[in-house]
Amino acid sequence: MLTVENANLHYGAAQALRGISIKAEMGKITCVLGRNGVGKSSLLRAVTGQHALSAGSVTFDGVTLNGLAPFARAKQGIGYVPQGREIFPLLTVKENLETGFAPVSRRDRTIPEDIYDLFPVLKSMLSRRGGDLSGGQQQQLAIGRAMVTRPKILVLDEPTEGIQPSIIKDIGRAIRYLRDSTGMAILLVEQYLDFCRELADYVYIMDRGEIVHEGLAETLDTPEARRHLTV
Ligand SMILES: Nc1ncnc2c1ncn2[C@@H]1O[C@H](COP(=O)(O)OP(=O)(O)OP(=O)(O)O)[C@@H](O)[C@H]1O
Repeated sequence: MLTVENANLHYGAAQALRGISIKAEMGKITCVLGRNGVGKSSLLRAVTGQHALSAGSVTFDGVTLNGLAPFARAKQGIGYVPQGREIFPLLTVKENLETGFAPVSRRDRTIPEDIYDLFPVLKSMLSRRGGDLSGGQQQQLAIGRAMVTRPKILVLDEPTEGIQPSIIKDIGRAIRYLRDSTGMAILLVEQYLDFCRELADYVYIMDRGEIVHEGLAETLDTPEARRHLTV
C-alpha cells in the first residue's frame, strides 16, 4: 500500500499541497479528481520524488520514500506515466520501451508480452519514432514503458488528457487488466469525472491543495462531491 500522510509541498513561497493524506491499496484503482491547478500533479510529483515535501511522508510497502530520488523510487516499484506522456520523440517505440529497463534487474530486462496484447498498435509500430505517434498512441506507449519497469504501483497523471474516446476506452481496459491480473495498485489523477466513476474503487477530490472529499466511486454522484468539481 502507498500512503501519503499530512503532506505539504511548496514552490518557493507558494503552497501547492496542504496536509494531504491519501492511501492507494494493492489491487485497487484509486482516483484523485480535481479541477485545473488544484495540486494533482504536485501530489504525484511528491509520490514519484520529483519534488520534495516540506512536511509529511510518503511510504510504500512499509518503506519511507522521503529523500529517495525518482530512480530509487522506480526501483522500489513505483511506475510513472507523466502528464504529457514525455515520450522520447527521436527514439523508436522499441527504444522508448527499453528505457524502462533501467531500474530493473538484468534478468527482468524483457518487454512483457501483455503490453502488445493490451496495445497491439505498439507492436506494429516498434521501429517508428516516438514523435511520429498520435497523442493516443504515445499515451499507450507511456503506459507500456511504465509496465516494462515491473511496477507494484502504477501512477498516472491525467491519462485521458487530449485523447480520443476509442483510445480512452482501451486505456481504461488496460488499467483494469493491470489491477486484476497483477494485483498492483493504481493511483491516477484526472479531471474526467466519468472515466473515474467507471474505473475507480476509491476516490478523492482535491481543491486548492487539500482533500475535500473521499469515498467509494458511487459517492461522486452526491451533490457535495459535484460541488467541488464544477467550475
Ligand atoms: N514549478 C512550479 N512552480 C511554481 N508553481 C507551480 C509549479 N508547478 C505548479 N505550480 C502551481 O501549483 C499549483 C498546483 O499545480 P498542479 O500542476 O499540481 O495542479 P494540477 O491539479 O495538476 O493542475 P493541472 O490539471 O493543470 O495539471 C498551481 O497553482 C500551479 O500554478
